[in-house]
Amino acid sequence: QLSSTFYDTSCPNALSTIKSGVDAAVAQEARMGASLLRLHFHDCFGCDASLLLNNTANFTGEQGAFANAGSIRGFGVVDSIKAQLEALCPQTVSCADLLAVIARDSVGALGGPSWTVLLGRRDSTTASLSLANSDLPAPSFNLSQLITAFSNKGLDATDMVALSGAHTIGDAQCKNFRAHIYNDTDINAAFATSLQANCPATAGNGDTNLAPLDTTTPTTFDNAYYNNLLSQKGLLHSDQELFNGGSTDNTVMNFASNTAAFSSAFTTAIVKMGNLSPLTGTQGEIRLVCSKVN
Ligand code: HEM
Ligand SMILES: [Ca+2]
Repeated sequence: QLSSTFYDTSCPNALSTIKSGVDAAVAQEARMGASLLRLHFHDCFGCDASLLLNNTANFTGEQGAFANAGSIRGFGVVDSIKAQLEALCPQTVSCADLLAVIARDSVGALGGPSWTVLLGRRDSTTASLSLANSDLPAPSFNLSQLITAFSNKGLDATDMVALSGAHTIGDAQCKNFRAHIYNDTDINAAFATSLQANCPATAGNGDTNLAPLDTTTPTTFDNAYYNNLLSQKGLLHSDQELFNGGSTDNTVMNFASNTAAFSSAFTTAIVKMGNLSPLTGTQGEIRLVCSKVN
């Protein structure tokens, strides 16, 4: 029951306001487009803006989950666009819809494909740290764990490989790729050596040092990620798992050689992901401020 025209009468300028906000943020820092896209993913594994709740007092917030702590970013941009929307149409546009549109516009701002975002999600009044910890995939996952994590959400292996193409933009911290560059054998030796210079072997050293997830075009949303995998230049263990002699090799080869096939699979999968267990109708609320319940 989500619909692309949901705000056409209640807030006709909502989508243009969001796009301007995203364009400005990405123009200032290209990586922000990656960070914003990732927020939608981490919220959607229920697209209900639960991720945005900043429940530091009782430590139940999803921002404290393993995949999120010290890693997710972009809340300032979300809050600032939300404030503009509140000035324009009070308590009308949900934070969950805002994240979905921001994700689309972030991909667009970095040169990627566009898609129609279905709207009408409402915002949760609770968050689940335990679900965020159990549901979000880890960079240490092997192929079967990755396939399971996505199939638990109704996303098939092709969706999983296509959505992983989001790693065509943005950065990762040394602690998340250290094991891959020192211990794994499915990595290009020169690539591993070059990464080791800025990511020391011993845990605790340089943990937060960054490297681009796509070594070729880190600020362009293209299919270079898959070509990197073909030459064993995936940054995360979980990235290289997609092309390591298993059942998803053919999909990676297809996306590497065919930009249109990747774009089409990515947009199909992200729309599916964006429609996961939304709150609708009179469920939940429209938050006034995305970081807290009304
Ligand atoms: C397939 C399973 C996935 C795993 C295991 C995974 C894991 C990770 C990890 C470990 C990082 C680096 C975080 C850090 O070091 O702070 C990262 C970054 C990122 N992920 Fe994923 N991810 C997955 C799927 C996805 C999906 C489906 C999307 C979006 C559709 C996505 C979008 C991103 C983006 C854009 C970044 C860069 C963020 C930035 O630069 O701020 N990832 N991911
Ligand atoms: Ca790229």
